[in-house]
Amino acid sequence: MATEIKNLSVYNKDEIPNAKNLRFGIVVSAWNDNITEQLFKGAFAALIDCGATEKNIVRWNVPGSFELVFGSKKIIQTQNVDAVIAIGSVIRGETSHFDYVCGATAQGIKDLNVKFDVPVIFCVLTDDTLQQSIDRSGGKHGNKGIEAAIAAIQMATLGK
Ligand SMILES: Nc1c(NC[C@H](O)[C@H](O)[C@H](O)CO)[nH]c(=O)[nH]c1=O
Ligand SMILES: CC(=O)[C@@H](O)COP(=O)(O)O
Repeated sequence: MATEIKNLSVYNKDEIPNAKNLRFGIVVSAWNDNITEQLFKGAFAALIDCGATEKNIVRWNVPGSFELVFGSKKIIQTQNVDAVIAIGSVIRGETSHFDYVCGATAQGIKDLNVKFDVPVIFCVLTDDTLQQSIDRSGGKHGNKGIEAAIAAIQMATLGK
């Protein structure tokens, strides 16, 4: 319900550090790519809007949200990035698989934030319905990809 009172796409550029000298990794899950591509577009556009350059944005694709953890770890280890945005869309099905995928992905990304000195932003929608996902990836609630990009810039410059 919290999202209903907060548009995920609203930010004040004057309050965001310039991203011109920052390098970003974006790991994108292919599952529900109708959603994850919208999240990526939002994140990419927001990074550029805040001063990032295309050559400093590295995109890797993984099969599903569960693989975001390994993909984020590997992009940290090999691509000299200042922050990572992990993009996924998990939509509840008939079984409890949803809970395991969401829980493992969230915990795995949290663990990366503890293990490495590179912030990994959790841009994974965990929705009960497709409509909820649509609403949060460029729909009536905005785009969580934009929100994640701003968080990535803020965390990459934390304390600097
Ligand atoms: N059902 C969804 C999945 N499932 C796949 C897992 O993420 C993983 O790729 C598989 O278990 C193999 O390790 N992934 C999503 O991102 N979204 C879903 O709705
Ligand atoms: C999140 C999932 O893994 C889920 O979409 C798979 O669907 P089901 O639980 O019906 O197998």
